Amino acid sequence: MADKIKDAKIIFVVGGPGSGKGTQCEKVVAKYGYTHLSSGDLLRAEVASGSERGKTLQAIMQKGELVPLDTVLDMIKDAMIAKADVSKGFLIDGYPREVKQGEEFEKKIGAPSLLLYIDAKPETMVKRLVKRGETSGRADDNEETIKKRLDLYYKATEPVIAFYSGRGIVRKVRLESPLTGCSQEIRREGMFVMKEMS
Ligand SMILES: Nc1ncnc2c1ncn2[C@H]1C[C@H](O)[C@@H](COP(=O)(O)OP(=O)(O)O)O1
Ligand SMILES: [Mg+2]
Repeated sequence: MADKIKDAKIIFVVGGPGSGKGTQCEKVVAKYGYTHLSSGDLLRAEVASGSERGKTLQAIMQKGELVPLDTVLDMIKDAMIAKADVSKGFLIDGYPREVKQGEEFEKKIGAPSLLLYIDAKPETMVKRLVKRGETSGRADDNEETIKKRLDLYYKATEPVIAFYSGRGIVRKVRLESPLTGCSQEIRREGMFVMKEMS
């Protein structure tokens, strides 16, 4: 089973809460046909199923904390195996959240060829999340939890970017307003990234 994803092309997509990871992933999917797997979406699907495991997860996510590594890694691995036959490559969005998650992923699945770092100012992220909270129905899109998620991002996830920078596979994408105002420079950077993906 796991053999199916042994040589899969893997791109990690990392950025703060509300940085626009999902939006960027959709664009890449539309253009390159990669499979988008969001750790948060997989976890929320488990919560929605009403399972016991989902209840435990919900309590953790509501507080803006990280769920256990093994749980989220198993879910990603299963989802990858399920899509292996039809996938040209995987965009893993929201993982790794900490260096240890990256190390375990590489042991159990494989190494990423690229890490897309979606950069945004903290003010922008908070503003977007508060706005999203008006309609998202997500238990963690409220001001108190948003602050905790942001803190955790800077503490645990930013080191992930430094870790992979050392390998020269990090590409930074800065798009403060996701669908407009894309500067020349960013567009060039985008092209560069896309070339490496194809
Ligand atoms: N890789 C991971 N490890 C541990 N917990 C994770 C995780 N990915 C998601 N979670 C949990 C904790 C997050 O606060 C919550 C929501 O994740 P998310 O949807 O990726 O949020 P966002 O995209 O807004 O940053 O799910
Ligand atoms: Mg997301």
